[in-house]
Amino acid sequence: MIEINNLNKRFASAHVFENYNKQFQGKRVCLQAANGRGKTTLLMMLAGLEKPQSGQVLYNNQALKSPQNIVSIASDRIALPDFLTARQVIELSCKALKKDMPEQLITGFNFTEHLKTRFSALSSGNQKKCQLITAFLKQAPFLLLDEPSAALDQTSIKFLLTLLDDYLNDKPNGQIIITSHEQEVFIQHGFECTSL
Ligand SMILES: Nc1ncnc2c1ncn2[C@@H]1O[C@H](COP(=O)(O)OP(=O)(O)OP(=O)(O)O)[C@@H](O)[C@H]1O
Repeated sequence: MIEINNLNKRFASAHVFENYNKQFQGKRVCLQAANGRGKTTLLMMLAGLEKPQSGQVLYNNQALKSPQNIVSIASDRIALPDFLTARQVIELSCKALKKDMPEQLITGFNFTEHLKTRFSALSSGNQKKCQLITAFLKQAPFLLLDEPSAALDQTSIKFLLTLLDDYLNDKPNGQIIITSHEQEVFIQHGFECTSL
């Protein structure tokens, strides 16, 4: 479980989190808040990719210097090397994680025909699929997905839901946290909604 204590995060123009405390209790959590309240920023901090000014995050009661080792994230906020083809982007992750090309994920998301396309030239739905493929490839205990169904077609949403249904089967201490403005479908798949 992830627990956040006294978190402060300020950008030049906005104090997004001020002494923020939260415990994510459920195994599958859908984080809710209006646009611009800080959902993406929070996921980025939980993944160790953005730094708060102060505060503590505990992962199963442990503070970690490098949460990247146990957290996988998919978010539009993460800049991928968009001059590479989708295949090259996925291969980079495979190399870093010492994993084979995730053929099942690629097929499941109907992504094969887009592998040769430069990331920057992919449609937003296909960019989302590429992000999700690299996030699921890692199989980290903590999976953070920022608006995972946004821009996906119905077939791909169904595939995403089957992946989420099974994800924690071999991760007894794992947790999935997503943000979504379309919570209903995730609630049907066992997600508990919580406000930011
Ligand atoms: N790099 C940045 N520099 C300055 N301000 C930022 C930066 N990133 C985010 N913000 C600000 O932080 C606040 C929270 O943004 P964030 O994207 O986390 O919200 P959100 O809840 O995910 O929104 P949405 O539902 O629209 O995706 C916003 O006011 C945003 O403008």
